[in-house]
Amino acid sequence: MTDAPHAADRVAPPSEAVRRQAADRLAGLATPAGALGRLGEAAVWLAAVQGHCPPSPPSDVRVVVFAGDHGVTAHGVSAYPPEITGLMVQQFLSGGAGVAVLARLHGAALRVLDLGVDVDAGTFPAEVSAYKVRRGSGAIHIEDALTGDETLRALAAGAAVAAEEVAAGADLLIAGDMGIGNTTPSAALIAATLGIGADEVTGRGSGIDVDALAHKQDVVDRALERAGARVADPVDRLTALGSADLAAQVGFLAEAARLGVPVVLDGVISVACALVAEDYAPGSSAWFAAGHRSPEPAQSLALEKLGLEPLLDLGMRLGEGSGAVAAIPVLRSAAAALAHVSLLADVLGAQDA
Ligand SMILES: O=C(O)c1ccc[n+]([C@@H]2O[C@H](COP(=O)([O-])O)[C@@H](O)[C@H]2O)c1
Ligand SMILES: Cc1cc2nc[nH]c2cc1C
Repeated sequence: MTDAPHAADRVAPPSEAVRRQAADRLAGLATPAGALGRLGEAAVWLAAVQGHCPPSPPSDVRVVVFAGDHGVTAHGVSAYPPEITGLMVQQFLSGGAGVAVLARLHGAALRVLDLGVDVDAGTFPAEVSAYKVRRGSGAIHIEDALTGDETLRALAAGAAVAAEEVAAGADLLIAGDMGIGNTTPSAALIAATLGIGADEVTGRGSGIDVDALAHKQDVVDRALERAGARVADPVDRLTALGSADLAAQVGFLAEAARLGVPVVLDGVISVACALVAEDYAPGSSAWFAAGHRSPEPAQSLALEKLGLEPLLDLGMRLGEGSGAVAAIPVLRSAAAALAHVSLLADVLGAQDA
């Protein structure tokens, strides 16, 4: 076991009193009971995490994309070559990446960080590589992803970034990912956390065929076998099976929760990190909402464990935080509905008057 900065205390929960106030208001709206469905549930969650009812539509949404490469990509687990990771980092900067387009549309700020891209630190602007931990993370079926020290540095980097975004005014955070091969460590982290097998968690990622899927499952299986009992500890789990970019996301999510700022989760990478964050900083997941459902089987299993139901189910598997950003207007709609839909008592009262 590493002497990690284990989250000492349970993360303080969102306001239960405001949650109840919001649930009561929802029940009193001029709609049939439950007619707002998950929009209503999202509004109640938003009120509780904001600490006031009715909730406000999130107005300072910040997306941070954690980029990194993964040693497993040299072993036939992805449909794309690892060079795409660095090229896409440039696309986040120039505004052509999918999440960049959606973030612009919905007025969200976008920041990309190179935690572990397999390029020299000088490849990107200095602020992009300010938290770089290493060039590429280990191929998890044959070696640890990171050293214990690198895991701690990545966790601390993610926490520092969350604190920066909160200090700058964020009222909603999103962690995105960019990394060819990253659905393999994500699946391994989810399997290790849930105590289930590679056959249940391994998916087609960026679009591999049936043969590659069988091979990827074997890679995940070997990674789990190699890591053994060390996976009981969330920090050691990241060292064995994660990566610099995923460990940083865990630190980011846990710190956002500790600071009491809500987070919308994205696809399988984001949800894998949220699952580990819940172990690392128990109580964190009360601050998380699920933006969308990914076709990756591991994401649904992890969401179920976290008790989260996705807002959207569009078959998206882009990553980058894109599914979470697509859910921003849904959350804004939820806040507006709870704030501005008439109360049924007032409607009935108007009839009597
Ligand atoms: O978000 C998801 O659920 C998701 C599912 C499949 C693929 N991705 C994205 O595709 C890349 C990883 O896919 P792969 O097949 O290379 O592991 C990575 O950059 C992710 O952002 C993302
Ligand atoms: C082009 C491309 C863009 C991506 N964005 C997130 N993952 C990705 C994977 C590929 C291959």
